Amino acid sequence: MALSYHEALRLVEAEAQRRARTLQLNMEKLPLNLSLNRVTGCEMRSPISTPQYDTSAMDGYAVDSGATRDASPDNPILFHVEGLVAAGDEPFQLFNTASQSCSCVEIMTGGRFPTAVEPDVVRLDCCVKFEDTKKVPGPYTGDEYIEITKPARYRQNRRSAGEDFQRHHVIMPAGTIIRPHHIMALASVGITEIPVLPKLRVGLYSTGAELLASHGNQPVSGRVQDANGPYIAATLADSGVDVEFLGILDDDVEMMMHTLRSNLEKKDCDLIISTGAVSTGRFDLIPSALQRLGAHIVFHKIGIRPGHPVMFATIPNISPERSDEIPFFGLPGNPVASAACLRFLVMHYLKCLQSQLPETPLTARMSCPNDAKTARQFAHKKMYFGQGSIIVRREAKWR
Ligand SMILES: Nc1nc2c(c(=O)[nH]1)N[C@H]1C(S)=C(S)[C@@H](COP(=O)(O)OP(=O)(O)OC[C@H]3O[C@@H](n4cnc5c(N)ncnc54)[C@H](O)[C@@H]3O)O[C@H]1N2
Ligand code: MOO
Repeated sequence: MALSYHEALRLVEAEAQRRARTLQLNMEKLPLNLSLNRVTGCEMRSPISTPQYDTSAMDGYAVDSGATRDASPDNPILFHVEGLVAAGDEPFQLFNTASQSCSCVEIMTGGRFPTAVEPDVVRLDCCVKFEDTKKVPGPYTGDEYIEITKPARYRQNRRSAGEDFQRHHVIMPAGTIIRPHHIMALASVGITEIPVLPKLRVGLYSTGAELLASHGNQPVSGRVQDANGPYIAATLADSGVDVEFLGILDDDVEMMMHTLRSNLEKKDCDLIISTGAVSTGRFDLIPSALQRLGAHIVFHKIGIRPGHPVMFATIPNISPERSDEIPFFGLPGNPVASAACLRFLVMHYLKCLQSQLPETPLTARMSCPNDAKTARQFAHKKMYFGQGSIIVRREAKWR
């Protein structure tokens, strides 16, 4: 009986874990602006709390919300403007004033909330935005007053210190692919350099004399456009991997061996992927070519659909520069089978290699009985919520 999907995953993980340590040892530090799409080599924690102080979320006036409790258009409450705070200003301290009206401070978005130094001075807990206030002339020239005609909520428009990140909080776990939103978070806490894992290099082949190279070829009768090469290259590049498309291998075992060997000598790849030529047909020559290169076949053919003929192997070191074996995934040629194997085997291997957390599976109910017998099925499904659980409906078979 064919190896189960779970057994295959365990073998893939074991191989990845063997290599993960070497990757960790070769970690490098990069400036933040060069770290996009790289993978964090260690956990990133915030060195500060941010915002560092309570700040205003609006342009307006810092007031005591309690003083506005009875405000209405018929009962406007008058506030004396004691000062102005802009973002980045030193702390503004409010002193007791002899004014008959309430005190407030004009405050800009991002400005630090004023503090009261004396215990009996009123605390300005919230911000009323400009649009909800009206400037009014005061009894003395040069003095500024505003009126408020609506009660303000306690702490409205006030961002608390540490609301974004608290000191020592984890911003990103080890093994995270650095995306633009991570760069914003790291920059906001003043991190300028980030330890990253070395970029993984993947060599990619398509196979089959029927294939047309993907760039600039017009359709030719009987020939097939290479769909797998561009798809796999794009998917891997999107997850931060350096992919080199090494060409289309012809249906000839000698040629395959020769091309694989010469590229293995020249290229320093962390992984080789091929698509096609792994099933049982006359021209499915990847298994023979690998065997003749002295590869160790970890598995070939597993209990999944699509993707059943997939192969995983390690090829002995050929380049004098390297001492280790090179892992090899032989994905099936059917485009959807190759995409499923990329998603559910190769990506799992790469995640494990880069110490990334595995995906958390969701448990869902099928809207109609599953026709899977012994093989795990990857099917095109639509997912929706109903009756307290996630329900999936099969949309189409892969093929
Ligand atoms: N007697 C058996 N026949 C087949 C079996 C089997 O167990 N016994 N398995 C089937 C399954 S499952 C799959 S999946 C396919 C995969 O076979 P191969 O990996 O050997 O793929 P090829 O024969 O080379 O190609 C299959 C199909 O896909 C097209 N192809 C290949 N590469 C590309 C590409 N880069 N871009 C677009 N299309 C591609 C190719 O032209 C063929 O049409 O085998 C079944 N057979
Ligand atoms: O792996 Mo295949 O034909 O089940 O797509």
